[in-house]
Amino acid sequence: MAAWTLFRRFAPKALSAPGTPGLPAWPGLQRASIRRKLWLLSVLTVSLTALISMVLVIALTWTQRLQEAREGYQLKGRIVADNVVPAVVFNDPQTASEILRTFVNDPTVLRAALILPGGQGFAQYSRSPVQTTGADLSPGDSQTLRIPVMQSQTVVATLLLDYDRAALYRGLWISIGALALATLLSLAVSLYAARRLHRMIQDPLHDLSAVMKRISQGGDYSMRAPTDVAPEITEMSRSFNLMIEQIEQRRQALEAELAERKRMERQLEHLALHDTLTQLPNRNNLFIRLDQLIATARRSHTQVAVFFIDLDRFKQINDTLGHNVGDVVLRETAARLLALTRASDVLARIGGDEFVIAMPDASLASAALVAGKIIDCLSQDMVHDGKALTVTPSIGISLFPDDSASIVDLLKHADMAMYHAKTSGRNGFRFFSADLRDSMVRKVDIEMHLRDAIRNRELFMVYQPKFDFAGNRLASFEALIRWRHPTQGLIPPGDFIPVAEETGLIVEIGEWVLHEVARQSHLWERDFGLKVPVAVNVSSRQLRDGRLEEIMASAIESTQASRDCLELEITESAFMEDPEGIAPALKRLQEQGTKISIDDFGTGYSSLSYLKKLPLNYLKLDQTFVRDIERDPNDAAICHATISLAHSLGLEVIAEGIETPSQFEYLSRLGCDIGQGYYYSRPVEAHECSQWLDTRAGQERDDAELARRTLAGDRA
Ligand SMILES: Nc1nc2c(ncn2[C@@H]2O[C@H](COP(=O)(O)O[C@H]3[C@@H](O)[C@H](n4cnc5c(=O)[nH]c(N)nc54)O[C@@H]3COP(=O)(O)O)[C@@H](O)[C@H]2O)c(=O)[nH]1
Repeated sequence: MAAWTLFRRFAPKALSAPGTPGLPAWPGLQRASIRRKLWLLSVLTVSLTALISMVLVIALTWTQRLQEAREGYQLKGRIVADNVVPAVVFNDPQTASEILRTFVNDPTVLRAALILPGGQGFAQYSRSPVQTTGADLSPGDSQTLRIPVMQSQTVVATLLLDYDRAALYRGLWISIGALALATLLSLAVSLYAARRLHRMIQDPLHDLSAVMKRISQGGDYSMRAPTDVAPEITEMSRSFNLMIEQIEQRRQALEAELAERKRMERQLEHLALHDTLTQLPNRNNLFIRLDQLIATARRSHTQVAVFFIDLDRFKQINDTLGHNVGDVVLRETAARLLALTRASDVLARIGGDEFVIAMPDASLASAALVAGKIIDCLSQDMVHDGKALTVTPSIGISLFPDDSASIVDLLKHADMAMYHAKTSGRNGFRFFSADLRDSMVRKVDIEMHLRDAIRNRELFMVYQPKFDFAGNRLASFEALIRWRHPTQGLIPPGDFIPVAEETGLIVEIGEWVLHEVARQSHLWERDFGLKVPVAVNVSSRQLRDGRLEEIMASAIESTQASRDCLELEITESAFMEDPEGIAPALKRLQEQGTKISIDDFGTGYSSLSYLKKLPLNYLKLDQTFVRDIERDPNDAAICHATISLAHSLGLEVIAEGIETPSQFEYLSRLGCDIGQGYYYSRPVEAHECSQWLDTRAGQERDDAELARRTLAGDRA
């Protein structure tokens, strides 16, 4: 029944199973779980097997029992037939009837009769209805056997035996019923056993699939399938666990890789937006934050101050004390600025020694106040390795929105103002202004055109004479450069020399000057027979370039000038940039006959101890002290002290910027050696120097004549 029910349940759907040619589909079964399929298979198999076995056994039992019954009746009839032979032979129907009555012991024998060969009845036995096993025997319910009664191979009578077929069938049905019951029982037991077996197989599979499901849904890769089950499933579970382990390992590796990638991304992001040395925001970051500050200021109608801070002489610290010290200075600067700024300010490092602070809610006054604080805090000595380092800042300030609304321009303007602060003496601050911009524009213009000036022969030299106080004779010249610009006219060196120094063009210009002056000196020597020294200004950049000796040698060689006709003027500040570094080269030049002056003396804060170490011949008193020498007792004192000092060191003093006779008189009284200034002459072109050279040549001839006469007189 169970098989039939299941068949009824699935069979109709099986009529159109796809994908199996010639087979009906059975989508219900295809979608059914393995558990159900196995169960169905077991039920069908067990039921069919039981059914077939039962049918076969019943059929076999049926035919066997009928055969046995027939043979039993044959045997019983044969025995009776053999026993009745004497009674038939001796015609004793009474005895024959008695013998037939033995069938009474078999309730299934309904009638027995002996029929003689002629057809007449001889004896008979009939079971009364009470004695029959069935209540009413229909004629169809009995079966008749004919057994011949033999006497010496002769049939003497025939025994007719009717037996109860219904009783026989009843017995058979009882046996069949018992068999069917036994079959059903065994079917039930088999199904129960199959179910248990399936459970044993399916439960671990189910557990395995549950683990899989939970892993796939919950992502908990630490779960494992049970392995204490049937060997095949254990194998499967182990393989599954191994696979999960590998997935887990890969997942962990992937997670680690992802975490590392995220960390690197964060690091890259940090690197992209921060300066590695100071960890301050970098230029990109500054642009982002400044943009936000400006947006807020635009909404609230407030100002943002942009401070461009550059450390003075930082390059010098880096070059002389090393990059490590430079890094310490930058880190300390960052820390000090950070301590000074508020949380709402933006502090960034945008270049080597360049820092920017953007301050919201600013005003001109508050910006000036902050700039002063920055100068104060950065100017405090930084102690490194027990040594004190002094670092000062130059600060340029621009304001949003007055100076510009664009970040790029605000920074550019603050940079311009910083540059102005630097060129105006460093350690100070300047606000951006339109005038400042104009002067910067002019500087840029100068820089652009200066590159072409040498090639286009726009540069030329003028010469300013120097006279000795003692004999009022021409002592030497100072060569000064001039630039005749094709459109702008004469550009003073004060305008373009600083630009040339800044851009490095001064090295090329300086080389040209040395060649030009050497050439002129040679011409004068040739034309006037006179060796008049000409002093050339050398900037600090030329000294740092390291090729000064080489250029001097080349200028002298190519022009055939006398070496002692070229002198060098080096400003006090240029000397002090690196006194020990430049001294050896200057010493060698001096030894070869080149005289050296320290220019603008008194303005560069030189240590007096250096004066005796440097290879010097002249000390040039700066014209600022000469200008007020009669009115300002301090200037007079400085001039006096300088002259005394120089003389005590074996140096001659040149006073520059003498404009008046009284200044001349004063300096003369102080014992100054040589004078230069408008009092004598403005700087003039070479061809205008002939008169002084002629005079000097005459004086030299007179001196020679006097010397000759003196020598002759002495001899006479
Ligand atoms: N590296 C180089 N620097 C050079 C060269 N040529 C000039 N310079 C430097 O440019 C600065 C300005 O020079 P200049 O305008 O030529 O001024 C010089 C004189 O004209 C001026 N001077 C001379 N006498 C007087 C005077 O009585 N009054 C007065 N107001 N000015 C006077 O002084 C300048 C010379 O100064 P110094 O060099 O310190 O002797 C200037 O710094 C030049 O050095 C060059 O070729 N290379």
